[in-house]
Amino acid sequence: MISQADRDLLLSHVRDIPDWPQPGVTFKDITPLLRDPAGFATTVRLLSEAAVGHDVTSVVGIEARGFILGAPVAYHLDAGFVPVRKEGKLPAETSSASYALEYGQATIEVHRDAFMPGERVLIIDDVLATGGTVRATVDLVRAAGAEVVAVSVLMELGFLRGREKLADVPVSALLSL
Ligand SMILES: O=P(O)(O)OC[C@H]1O[C@H](OP(=O)(O)OP(=O)(O)O)[C@H](O)[C@@H]1O
Ligand SMILES: Nc1ncnc2[nH]cnc12
Repeated sequence: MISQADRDLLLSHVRDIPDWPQPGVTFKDITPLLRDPAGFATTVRLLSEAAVGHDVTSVVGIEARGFILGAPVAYHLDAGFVPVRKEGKLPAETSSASYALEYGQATIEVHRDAFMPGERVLIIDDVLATGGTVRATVDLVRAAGAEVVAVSVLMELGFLRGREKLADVPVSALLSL
């Protein structure tokens, strides 16, 4: 459970950029949060709490902002880190999935041999918007033979109803906007 003080700390370091990357989208910029030592440390600690009781073996971070948050969460949990990347970036054999974003279309990939049988995965990202990215990631991780035990994001844009695409997995958001 996030305290009011922690919520205020995080919120005070997320800024709105209107009409970016296209008109009508208000972009939630987390770079002020990342550059603040207390804000960054608190974010990593709170995102990691979603793993409690789940015996997580791997943390998946989604390119690019999910890497910045997911790698320190993995370190914090003493778990491995698995990158889910935009298409064409991973060198070995991959599985891929395509989806729509608030501002476009994307394809993500994971290495087919990224997980050992029985691995228990925590998925980390910064923003849950329409839910397409996390939905595709859950499907890729499962197809690779691992179990998704939780999804933990910094913020959820509730008006885009991403959670409705994720009824089959526990999702926690530090901030609901
Ligand atoms: O819930 P959704 O509608 O799928 O949107 C959420 C995704 O959008 C952003 O990623 P983006 O593809 O912009 O990549 P970036 O992290 O490289 O900026 C964000 O970091 C999430 O991964
Ligand atoms: N409005 C938004 N701000 C930041 N990241 C996003 N990803 C999808 N929608 C976003």
